[in-house]
Amino acid sequence: MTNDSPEEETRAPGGGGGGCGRGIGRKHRADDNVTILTSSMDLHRASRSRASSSNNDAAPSITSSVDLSTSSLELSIQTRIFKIIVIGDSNVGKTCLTFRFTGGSFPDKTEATIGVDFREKVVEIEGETIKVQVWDTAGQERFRKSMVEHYYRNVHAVVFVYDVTKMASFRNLQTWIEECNGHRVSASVPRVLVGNKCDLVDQIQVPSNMALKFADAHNMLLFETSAKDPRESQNVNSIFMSLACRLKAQKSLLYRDVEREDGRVRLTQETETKSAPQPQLGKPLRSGLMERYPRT
Ligand SMILES: Nc1nc2c(ncn2[C@@H]2O[C@H](COP(=O)(O)OP(=O)(O)OP(=O)(O)O)[C@@H](O)[C@H]2O)c(=O)[nH]1
Repeated sequence: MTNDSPEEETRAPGGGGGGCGRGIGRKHRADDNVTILTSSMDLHRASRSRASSSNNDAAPSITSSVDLSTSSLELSIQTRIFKIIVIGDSNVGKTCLTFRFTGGSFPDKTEATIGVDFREKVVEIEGETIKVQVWDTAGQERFRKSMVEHYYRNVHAVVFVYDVTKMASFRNLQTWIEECNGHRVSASVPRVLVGNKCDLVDQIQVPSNMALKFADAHNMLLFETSAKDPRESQNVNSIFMSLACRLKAQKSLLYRDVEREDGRVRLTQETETKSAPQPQLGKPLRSGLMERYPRT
């Protein structure tokens, strides 16, 4: 494995992780056992905190000793971080989707992402506090070049986005998948497909059945939604929360035990795999948007 990613199942967990795993991907269900504690971490704050860390990866490999023994340290090192990257053509709405998830709103104005922005949301899933770290990547090639390695490093899940009103953005998904595979992202890293801008009902170019077929062929769940439509807020949440639930059910990621030895705190990365119940393999699912925006 080149990523700190789950090594077992890749599909939606049916019974995995208790209530968390039930109905993954279905409208509203992913949030059944989820509490959002805080949201929308400021990018610069996030960058600073990352820069001050001794290790820049979201999934650092830890085997070190430090002299600190405060409870805050203990708390912070027990919070798992799930790194989810959002990939796709420029202008498909990656930034807006991440805003909707982390901040609960649609930004008035966006500019092309340069390099990467990352936003975080702390959630509670079945009693565990988890930090969902969403990496909003640049769609324009000229803004990606130097950052691509960082996107894929230690990624735990991938969200591929296309614009339902732009067939080209759908066709280009193959290239994005190839780029992802080319960066040694394990096939076991969960991936989902998101068709955004479904509010533009009259301009839709990508038929749902075509997208569903593609998602099926690539072993992904399909969500069709709109970052803009506030009624879709819950479905946008479900995209990320379904992944977080899957990751939680699969394995301990970035979980470090705290062991005290002679007043010192020893950090060790957990290597044991949780014995998650076998997933019920489900068909790729759509968000409920389809029901409200009938497609031809
Ligand atoms: N109608 C509609 N417009 C949207 C939606 N999501 C995003 N947009 C608009 O699409 C444009 C591009 O959105 P962004 O989120 O910046 O796109 P991006 O994929 O992050 O683009 P890059 O940063 O260049 O990769 C903006 O004008 C948004 O307002 C949506 O769900 N519906």
